[in-house]
Amino acid sequence: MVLSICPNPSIDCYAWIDGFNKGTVNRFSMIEEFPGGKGVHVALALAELEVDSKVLGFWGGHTGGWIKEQFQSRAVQFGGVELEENNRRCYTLISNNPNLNHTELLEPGPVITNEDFESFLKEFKEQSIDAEFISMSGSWPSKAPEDGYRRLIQLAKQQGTKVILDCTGKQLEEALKVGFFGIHLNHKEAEALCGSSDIKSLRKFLGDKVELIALTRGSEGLELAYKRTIIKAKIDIDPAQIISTVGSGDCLTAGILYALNKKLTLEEVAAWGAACGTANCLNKDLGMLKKTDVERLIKTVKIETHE
Ligand SMILES: O=P(O)(O)OC[C@@]1(O)O[C@H](CO)[C@@H](O)[C@@H]1O
Repeated sequence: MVLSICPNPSIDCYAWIDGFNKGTVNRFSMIEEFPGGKGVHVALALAELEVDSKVLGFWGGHTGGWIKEQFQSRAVQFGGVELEENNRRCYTLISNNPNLNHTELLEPGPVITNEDFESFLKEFKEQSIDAEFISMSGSWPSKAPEDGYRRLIQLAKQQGTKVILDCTGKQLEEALKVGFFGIHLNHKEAEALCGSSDIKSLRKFLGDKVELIALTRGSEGLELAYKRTIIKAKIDIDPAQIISTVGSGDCLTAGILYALNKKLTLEEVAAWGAACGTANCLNKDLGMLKKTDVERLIKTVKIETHE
């Protein structure tokens, strides 16, 4: 079983807007809503790939209720803690204005009290016993404990479960103090962490804290480092086919987890990651992928292995 942790779920919205005039009223012309938050995307992709999986999160108010209804209609298993305050909304602007198009606006998310956090730790402990891998992705609501991921990782390590982490800032800094199995960063996040987006520099910086490094470079694909091996995986698609890249990193994490869980080779892990990340870009549903696209794309992955 693969567990996906989503501390800050959202309703992700495509928001159509013609232009933006400062200091006055601006109206969206249309909104389309999707279940979101990085860990939610990972869980949706794993369910689409028919992996035995479950998402644990903090579900708040009527927005949280709506996200859970989406899980029910897609046969995604979920658990976690109920909050009174609503989960956030995240907006991706869609506009003919290239300066606005694909701009993201993210709410901070609801308050998580110490009591909520302790209840989450308790459920995490129970659920993670059955997990082979745990994915932990995305931000925490702004007032949540800054060492949230570190404390979950410590529990997972006590149970011998491998964690793949995709986060930034203080949460990442805290998590690195204890180390964990795998990390997923994009090139900008790598640069912010260690001053370089070069995979070898990142590997050197992380040292023995992390075993598997997935570094993504947008259309330039994925670099996967494990021990002394570095694998590059890339899929060439016509840029005109790309609907949105929001959630591609999350789908890529799900592809990596799919392959690791099936005990595939390192090359196959990279190929599944690249195929799932790319499949998301072709899908009109924000942050989601279709298994049929993944199965088609996986045959087109270009792999380079460097020792
Ligand atoms: O605030 P976070 O959790 O870091 O990122 C949130 C977010 O940008 O990530 C997902 C796409 O990866 C979207 O669901 C959401 O809009």
